[in-house]
Amino acid sequence: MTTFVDRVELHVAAGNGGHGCASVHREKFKPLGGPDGGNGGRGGDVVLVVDQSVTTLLDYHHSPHRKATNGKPGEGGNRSGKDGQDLILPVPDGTVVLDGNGEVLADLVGHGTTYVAADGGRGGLGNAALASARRKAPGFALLGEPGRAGDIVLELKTVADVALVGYPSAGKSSLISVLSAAKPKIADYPFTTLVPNLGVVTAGSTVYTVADVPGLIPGASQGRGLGLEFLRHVERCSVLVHVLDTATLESDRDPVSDLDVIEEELRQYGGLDDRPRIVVLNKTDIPDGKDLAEMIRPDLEERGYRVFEVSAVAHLGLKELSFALAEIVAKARAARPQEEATRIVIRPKAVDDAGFTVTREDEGLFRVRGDKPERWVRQTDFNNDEAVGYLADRLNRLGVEEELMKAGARAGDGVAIGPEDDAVVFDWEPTLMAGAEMLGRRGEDHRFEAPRPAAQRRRDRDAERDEAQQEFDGFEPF
Ligand SMILES: Nc1nc2c(ncn2[C@@H]2O[C@H](COP(=O)(O)OP(=O)(O)OP(=O)(O)O)[C@@H](O)[C@H]2O)c(=O)[nH]1
Ligand SMILES: [Mg+2]
Repeated sequence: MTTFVDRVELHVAAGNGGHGCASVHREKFKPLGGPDGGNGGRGGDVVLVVDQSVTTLLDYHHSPHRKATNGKPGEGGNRSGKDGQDLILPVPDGTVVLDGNGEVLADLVGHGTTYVAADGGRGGLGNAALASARRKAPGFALLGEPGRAGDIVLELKTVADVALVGYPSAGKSSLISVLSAAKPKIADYPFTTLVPNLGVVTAGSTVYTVADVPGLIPGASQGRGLGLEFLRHVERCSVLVHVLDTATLESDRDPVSDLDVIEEELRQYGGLDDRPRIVVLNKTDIPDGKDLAEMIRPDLEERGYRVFEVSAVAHLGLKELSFALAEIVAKARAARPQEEATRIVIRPKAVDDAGFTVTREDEGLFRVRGDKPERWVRQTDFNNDEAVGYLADRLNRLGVEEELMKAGARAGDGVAIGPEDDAVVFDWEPTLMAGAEMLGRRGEDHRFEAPRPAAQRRRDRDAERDEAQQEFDGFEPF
């Protein structure tokens, strides 16, 4: 059985950020010329872009693992590492992006519409960027962050004006092949069509698109046959055409009951009631078919359908049909609000970067969750004491220590930063308790001072500068 390729699971991985470099400038007679390690480059993003020349998701079916390139590490001499390259994945118009749980992340309509499926990791700062008045020659740099990775599902919903619906072998593909320049596969066995074919029809001054979707059978809305897989494609079309076989050899079928079956499936699928419908009685080149068509026509018209008798093979009644469709399409377009703007760039929802939480989990174990603390941990080289000290400073400034203390943590308790399955755990040695914070400059007694002594002011200023540098590093031009 052929797999339906208008739905693919894609594993995307953005590039990792390059590590920052820790280096000291060296010159003759000037052995310690200051830190000059450059920043790591940003990892490339994985980006989906609607490209109208792409019509299927077949490519992704064949190679579902896609990764953007990593940022390069920084180097000495203040050289920054090169950014990784974004990986651009062209997708057809009407691609819907879902997460692993089937939640819709984005609906990509219009040429150029862009969706960032995975963010590249930030590059780590080099020691030059980490230097401050307080920390003149840092002997460490920050690590690059891993790029985001995960699974997404792409589904294609055809964007066409007209959808041809009907039983397998009713002649839908034959019809689109004679109405337009499309050359779909046509054969006398059911489910010849596995992916929708699109055709462009010109009738007078109206140009419109027709989608030929795989055949429907009873139970399709519950997933029988290709079921839901293709009913999805009908959703976006503004006109439905029932293609009915007037010359079927199956004894338990006739065009009217076929129509009832298809209508029932559309009803069960839902959301299509407002779409105008017409009926095409196909295969009238066969005498029995012609007779049957004439017999049932009044019945169908009584139900309110406009009825067209055609033969895709003998090219009968096609002109009338294509002009009638043009008229209905033009009306539907006029009634529809303006086309959505194209070239929209969609990024996954920004995470709340502000806060963090501290929870007491077990006797002596506290968990810290939050975007910043978790990022800082990822950026830390735990083999370097200075880097670990810097992490402690940052956590302290964010107020993590204070919150830990409020939550009842004591020296020696375990502190886990990050989610359960991916946390860094260490024994807590509170730096606040050491009393360093209480020392002012010599000759100053801060008990007489405003609440922000000079040393504190200096620290705050340094902190602000560090943060500014961080924000600059994380700046994204979208
Ligand atoms: N005599 C006659 N045969 C036709 C006509 N239209 C289609 N056929 C035949 O019917 C068979 C099925 O045609 P398709 O166009 O593949 O049918 P389909 O509705 O696309 O079928 P699926 O893709 O399986 O859903 C083929 O053998 C066609 O040659 C017609 O107007 N007259
Ligand atoms: Mg077909």
